[in-house]
Amino acid sequence: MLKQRPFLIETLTAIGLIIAPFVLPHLGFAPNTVNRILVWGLFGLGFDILFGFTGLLSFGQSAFYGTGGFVAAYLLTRAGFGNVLGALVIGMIAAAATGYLIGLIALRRTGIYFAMITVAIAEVFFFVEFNPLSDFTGGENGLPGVPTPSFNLGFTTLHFTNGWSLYQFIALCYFIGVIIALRIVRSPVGAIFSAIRDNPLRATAVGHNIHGYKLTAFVIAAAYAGFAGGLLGVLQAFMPPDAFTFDTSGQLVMQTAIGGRGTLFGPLVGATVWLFLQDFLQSALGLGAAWKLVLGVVFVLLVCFLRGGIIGGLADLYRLVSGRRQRRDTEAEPDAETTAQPAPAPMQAKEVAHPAYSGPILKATGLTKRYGGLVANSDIDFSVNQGELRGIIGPNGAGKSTFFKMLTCEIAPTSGQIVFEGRDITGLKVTEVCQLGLTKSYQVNQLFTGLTVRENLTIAALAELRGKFRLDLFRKLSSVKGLTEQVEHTLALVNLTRRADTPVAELAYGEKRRLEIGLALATSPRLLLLDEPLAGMSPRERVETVKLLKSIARGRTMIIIDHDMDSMFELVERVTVLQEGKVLVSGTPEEIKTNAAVQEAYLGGVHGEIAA
Ligand SMILES: Nc1ncnc2c1ncn2[C@@H]1O[C@H](COP(=O)(O)OP(=O)(O)OP(=O)(O)O)[C@@H](O)[C@H]1O
Repeated sequence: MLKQRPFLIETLTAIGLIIAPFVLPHLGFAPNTVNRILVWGLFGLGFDILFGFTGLLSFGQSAFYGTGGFVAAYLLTRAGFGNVLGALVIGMIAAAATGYLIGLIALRRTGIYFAMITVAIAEVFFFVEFNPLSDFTGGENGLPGVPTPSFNLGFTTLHFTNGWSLYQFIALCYFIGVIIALRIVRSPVGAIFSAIRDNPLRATAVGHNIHGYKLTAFVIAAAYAGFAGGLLGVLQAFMPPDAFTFDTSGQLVMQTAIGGRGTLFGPLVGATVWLFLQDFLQSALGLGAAWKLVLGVVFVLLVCFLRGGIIGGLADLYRLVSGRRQRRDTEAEPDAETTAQPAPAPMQAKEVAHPAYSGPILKATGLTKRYGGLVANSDIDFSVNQGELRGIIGPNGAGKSTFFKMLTCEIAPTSGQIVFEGRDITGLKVTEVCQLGLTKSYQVNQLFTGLTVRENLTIAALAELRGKFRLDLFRKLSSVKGLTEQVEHTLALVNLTRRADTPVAELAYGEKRRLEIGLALATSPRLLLLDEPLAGMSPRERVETVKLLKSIARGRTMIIIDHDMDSMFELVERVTVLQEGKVLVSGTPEEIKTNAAVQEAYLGGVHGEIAA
């Protein structure tokens, strides 16, 4: 997520665009090159939202670039449409609509399969443009005669014909593109894009409809591509057929990698390097087609040594320098650390009980899960009352995690029924169940690793406050009602207030485990499932976390799986023991401790540590 410094980036962009015509010619940039850079930069704004922010690598953006470009060019050259800006907007809408339809198909798959589908679809578009639609697109001749824009203001008419004059129009379009893109990435939707990039599984589990958000990013990228495609036709007074080629898509990906993904300006910087090298090496050094050899070497070096691209490299350098400065300041003022206040006592839980329901909060009947011939859970009957603290124990492989996964609808049971607050939730999706108020923390941390602690909790809280899908693309994150309070409340609950702005990668293991619990808590669940919250912790961390869990438990209904018997017996009111996928026995901690069958189950297995 971009830092919220109001209007700083917008102002710097405006200044850069205003001074560019005065500075760039002295650096050897022709106006036409600058205009082409801006068109690629605009194309890249949408692509970076898709790839850099949402983590969806598409190799098919040429399909939308070409669609927008040819629709606009056709309107202006063959359909007698005189309004250039209007044609560009119609081209953009056509590309966005195409993006929506393609997205519905391509987003059914992830990773390399998604990328391959986008390649295939772009190839289909290329073929269609050259063959069945050649009457409209001009086939291999393209569409010549695309006019430049002019605006009649009544008292005068503004013409943007070529060179620096056309630059003004393209620069204005780019600037508006930047403003819109910044609004999007700073909105709740933008925050969820980053969550999907970092951990789609968890983004789903905290209650977001990630398919809807991915489709949104796809359509946004297509819209930017469509507008940029139209501008290309205006810039060249000709819509070239090669807009649809794989080269176009590949060039966009490479430019974004060179400049830096997830920065919005990376594609612009990448395009600058690309086009400058192209002009310089081809014309000034006379390398002809061999210029791509040099570009290839530059690309490999950049990707190997600057994994975040040029902007990422500069940002790392800035962080290094400012980090050193901060350390110097801290050394000069040791009191700042030592006089810090002790961590605040964890806050109590919010009142989260369901107002209208009084029966068992959860009831599972005959729950069975088979993996081929292996029965992970067999015919489990299980019920938990409102406000109860239940423990589940059992030897390794007893089926505890599988049982949790079924309760949260992460996996579907082979047979059986799950009723939550009187409602049959069997067969629902994990997102829907989380929205209903049932979620879990994971045995293995599932965090948004590229974000800070606060940003992690923000993602989870947004799911509860906004529902599973909402298109508030231009809303400020800070204006979501109750968000700040909910995040601060959860930070205090899991004792991470002082680490709020720390990136996840810099947290200690125990802190990560607490954040893992915090992610579940931030969705304000009415039933919270904790899968081995103490796993991997040192004895000291366990004592602290048990204290924390006790404070979280007040006013909540929780089910906890753990292997640490002493902590479990201290924490919970009742314990259910699973063995070989079945319920062995349920009872109070005292009953379980002295139960002969439980002793046998543990002493016969790998665990011999059950407290006597
Ligand atoms: N996706 C899967 N495919 C096949 N078998 C699975 C799958 N998930 C779990 N199992 C099997 O189901 C059984 C129960 O596994 P589960 O992870 O639920 O046990 P557990 O009690 O949580 O164990 P642990 O305490 O070690 O976490 C194991 O034999 C496991 O190998």
